[in-house]
Formats: sequence, structure tokens, C-alpha cells
Amino acid sequence: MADKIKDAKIIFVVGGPGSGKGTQCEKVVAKYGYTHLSSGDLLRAEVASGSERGKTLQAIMQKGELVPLDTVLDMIKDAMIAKADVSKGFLIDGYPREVKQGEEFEKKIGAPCLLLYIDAKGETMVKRLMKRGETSGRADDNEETIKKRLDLYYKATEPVITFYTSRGIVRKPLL
Ligand SMILES: Nc1ncnc2c1ncn2[C@@H]1O[C@H](COP(=O)(O)OP(=O)(O)O)[C@@H](O)[C@H]1O
Ligand SMILES: Nc1ncnc2c1ncn2[C@H]1C[C@H](O)[C@@H](COP(=O)(O)OP(=O)(O)O)O1
Ligand SMILES: [Mg+2]
Repeated sequence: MADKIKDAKIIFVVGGPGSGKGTQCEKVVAKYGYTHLSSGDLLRAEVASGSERGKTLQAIMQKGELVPLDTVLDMIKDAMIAKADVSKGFLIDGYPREVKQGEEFEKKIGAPCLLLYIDAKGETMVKRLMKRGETSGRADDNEETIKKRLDLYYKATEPVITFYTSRGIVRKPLL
């Protein structure tokens, strides 16, 4: 099964919470026809299913913490395999959240050819998320959780940008 995605074109899309990852991915999909897979969307679908695993995930996400690496990586891998026959390439949005996630992805699936870094100022991200929270219904779009997500982004996810910059595959789209 995993053979199906062995040579897939992989683009990581990384940025802070509310930086506009999902918004930019939709534009890339419209222009290039790649398959958009958001780790957050996959996790929220599991929560919406009402499963026991979904309940555990919901509690973690509500606190603004990262769910276990194996859970999110398995979900992405399954979603990639399901689309392998029709996909021209994959936009992996919201992953890796920490360097270790990138390393495990490369071991189990393959290497990215590009990392799109969606950059935004902290205050912009907070403003956008508070606004999104008015209608998103997301349990994590509230002031307290937003602060934790932002702290975690700077601590755990920014090193991902540094890691892939040294490999020369980071591009920052001009928005
Ligand atoms: N370039 C932009 N300018 C203004 N608002 C934006 C921009 N990009 C995204 N937004 C808004 O900011 C919020 C977060 O965007 P989203 O794409 O959901 O980010 P992420 O997936 O990174 O959390 C959304 O409400 C979106 O409409
Ligand atoms: N790669 C990943 N590893 C661990 N947890 C993840 C993850 N991607 C998403 N999550 C969990 C924790 C996040 O705070 C939550 C929402 O993710 P998201 O939809 O990508 O949100 P954001 O608006 O912060 O970009 O889901
Ligand atoms: Mg998103």
C-alpha cells in the first residue's frame, strides 16, 4: 500500500496558527491542482466522528497542545494513500509541527521537495484567530488557547523552518 506514495511530490506548508496556511493552500489547489491535506482538518474529522480516539484528541487540541506524532502521521499517510491514484502532488498543511515530525515523515513516507513558509506577525495571527473564532466553532479559537498555540509555534515549529532552510527547500510566498 505504502508503495503507492513512494514517489509522490510532497510540499510541506508551515506557519503559525492563523497565518493563512489553509487560505494559501486553496489558492495553490486552484492553480496547480494539488491535493490539500490539513492535519488539523483530519484531526477535526476524527473528533466529529464521535469516536473514543476523537474524544482524546479533542481534549488535547482544546488545550492548544500537539497530538501524538504517530496518530497524526498515520492519518496523513492513510489520506495520501487514498488519493494516490488521482493526485499530482500533496500539500501537507500544518505538518511538521516539530523537527521530529519531519524526520519521521521522511522515514515512513518520503522527502519534501519544497516547504512553503507562511509568515505573519504574532499580533496579526492573534487578530485573525479571534475574528475566525466568531464563526469557526473551533474549540481552540479562544484567547487562552490562542496564546498557548502561539507559544508552542515559536518553541517547537519555528525550528522546523531553520531545519529545512539548511536544506535549501524553504520558500516564502509574497502575500
Ligand atoms: N492574507 C490574509 N489577509 C487577511 N486575512 C487572512 C489572510 N489569510 C487568511 N486570513 C484569515 O485569517 C484566518 C486564518 O486563516 P487560515 O487560512 O484558516 O489559517 P491557518 O490555516 O494557518 O490557521 C481566516 O479567518 C482567514 O480568512
Ligand atoms: N502535525 C500536528 N501534530 C500534532 N498536533 C497537530 C498537528 N496538526 C494539528 N494538530 C493539532 C494541534 C493544533 O493546535 C490543532 C489545530 O491544528 P490546525 O488546524 O493546523 O490549526 P492552526 O489554526 O493552528 O493552523 O490540531
Ligand atoms: Mg488551517
